[in-house]
Amino acid sequence: MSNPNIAFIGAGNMASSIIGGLVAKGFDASAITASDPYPESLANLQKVAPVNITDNNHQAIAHADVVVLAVKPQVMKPVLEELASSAQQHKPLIISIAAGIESSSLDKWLGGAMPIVRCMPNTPALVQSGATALFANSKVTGEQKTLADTILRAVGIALWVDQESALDAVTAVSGSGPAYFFLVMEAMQAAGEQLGLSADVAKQLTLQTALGAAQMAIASDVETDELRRRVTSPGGTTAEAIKVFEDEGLRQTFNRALVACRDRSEELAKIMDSDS
Ligand SMILES: NC(=O)C1=CN([C@@H]2O[C@H](COP(=O)(O)OP(=O)(O)OC[C@H]3O[C@@H](n4cnc5c(N)ncnc54)[C@H](OP(=O)(O)O)[C@@H]3O)[C@@H](O)[C@H]2O)C=CC1
Ligand SMILES: O=C(O)[C@@H]1CCC=N1
Repeated sequence: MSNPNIAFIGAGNMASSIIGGLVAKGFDASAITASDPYPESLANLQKVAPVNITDNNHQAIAHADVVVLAVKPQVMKPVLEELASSAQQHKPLIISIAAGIESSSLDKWLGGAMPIVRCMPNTPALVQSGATALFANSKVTGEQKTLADTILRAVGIALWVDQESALDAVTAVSGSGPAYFFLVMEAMQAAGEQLGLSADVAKQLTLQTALGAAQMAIASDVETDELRRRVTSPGGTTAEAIKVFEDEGLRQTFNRALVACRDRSEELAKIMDSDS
């Protein structure tokens, strides 16, 4: 499908990130419609890209080849039950980006037998540096799979998983992952300021270092532990910092944090399912 009509239900942070990335990549903004009950969200989205906007979800999906579900998990059920009649009329490809909610629940709320791709993107989609993992249910055709792949690949890398349950772990690594790196950046900037750097200098050095490390890790043919060793001169400065991180249990902290995140994703699925 060369020029698909894409409808976004929910015009919040993630919809803005994906739409911003798509349009920057050359997708036609006039083929994108976003629906949200709140005028402020729609106005903010239009600052990102001149897409069609509406407060009517039925109108948004009427001519859509693809419907991206970008509302919070907690409101997904009523939103889909209300949309089911329209969705059943032409059965567009449904792409859900919601954390936790299983494709079987989405299908049930939409009236059944819908082609559904469930995926987990992340906010760097806004700058075409997103990371998305996708899972397709049995109703998704090869052409629809390619379409979903094309949409998410326009805003970063896209990887398919065979087991839907893997998306809970994906959420823990990459869906929520940008927040972990932002937290590290916040902490490094603050520590740099504590050491006497100006806020501006601490920020610029922190962000460029994060970018450089990520680009180097992506470009390199050696693993990150080896790249770390190459920074860490024996008896030098880095070793002192790494020792503090290791002694204070940074790895265990990351393990606990990602398990908590994965568990919450699983829990959301159960809450939503028991609700249905
Ligand atoms: N933020 C992230 O980094 C990521 C989020 N996700 C998933 O993306 C989804 C959206 O998250 P995010 O963008 O952060 O959330 P937001 O709250 O920013 O966006 C959701 C939008 O949907 C709107 N909305 C509420 N009710 C309806 C309705 N009935 N019809 C249409 N729109 C409605 C909300 O309005 P209002 O706010 O006024 O209620 C809001 O503008 C979630 O399911 C989340 O799990 C996935 C990956 C990463
Ligand atoms: O925090 C959340 O629930 C969403 C899902 C992944 C990132 N943000």
